[in-house]
Amino acid sequence: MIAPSILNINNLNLEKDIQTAVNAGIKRFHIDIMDGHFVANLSFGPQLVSDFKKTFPTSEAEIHLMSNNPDDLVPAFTKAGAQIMLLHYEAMTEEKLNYWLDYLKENHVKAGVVLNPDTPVSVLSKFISKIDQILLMTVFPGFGGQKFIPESLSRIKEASRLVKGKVPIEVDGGINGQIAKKAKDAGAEIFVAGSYLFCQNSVEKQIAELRGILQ
Ligand SMILES: O=C(CO)[C@H](O)[C@H](O)COP(=O)(O)O
Ligand SMILES: [Co+2]
Repeated sequence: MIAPSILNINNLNLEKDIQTAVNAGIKRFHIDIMDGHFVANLSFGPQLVSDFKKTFPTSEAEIHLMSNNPDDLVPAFTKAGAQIMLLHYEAMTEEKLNYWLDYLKENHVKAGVVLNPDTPVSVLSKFISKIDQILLMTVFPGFGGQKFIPESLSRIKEASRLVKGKVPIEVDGGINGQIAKKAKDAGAEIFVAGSYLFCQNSVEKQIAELRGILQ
């Protein structure tokens, strides 16, 4: 599955570019939430998610929460209409992470754990039984348009051995056609791509190209 990241879309073109992706058959969008604290950048708030759900009711909103303020933001984005929420292991204590994963389950929001490129993959074993998805960062979070970290391929293989097909592995950061193919061969099943899809000449052409490579 391809889950386009809307982070690097010109904000004044969000509706147009998302509609183009929907017309091309995209079912899920990856919405990067950056709080200016856990990461140095700022991006979207809950209103963007509720506006997204009003305009694109049949598209899935996947929230990549880059914030160490889950107490305010997990409920806020749940209320805004998030359908999948991915929480960073590094952003809170394991106790808090367990608490918010349980909260998401109770609120019928699919839940996942995100790991930065320098967090041991082995920590996932504590959460596999209670999550719907894993997100492995293949760049350090904070900005779109960065270069894929090559060592990520062995991390994908390690995660794949650990989850044994029970939970899908998603990858995020610097994904293009060539890299997506390598990540797929290593065991990734969901591919976030931002600048590769939205910062070239044609969104349709880029989606078709990535889909063709992943088939
Ligand atoms: O989480 C992110 C950055 O922190 C983004 O999802 C990611 O960087 C996507 O953008 P690109 O495909 O341009 O790397
Ligand atoms: Co992301």
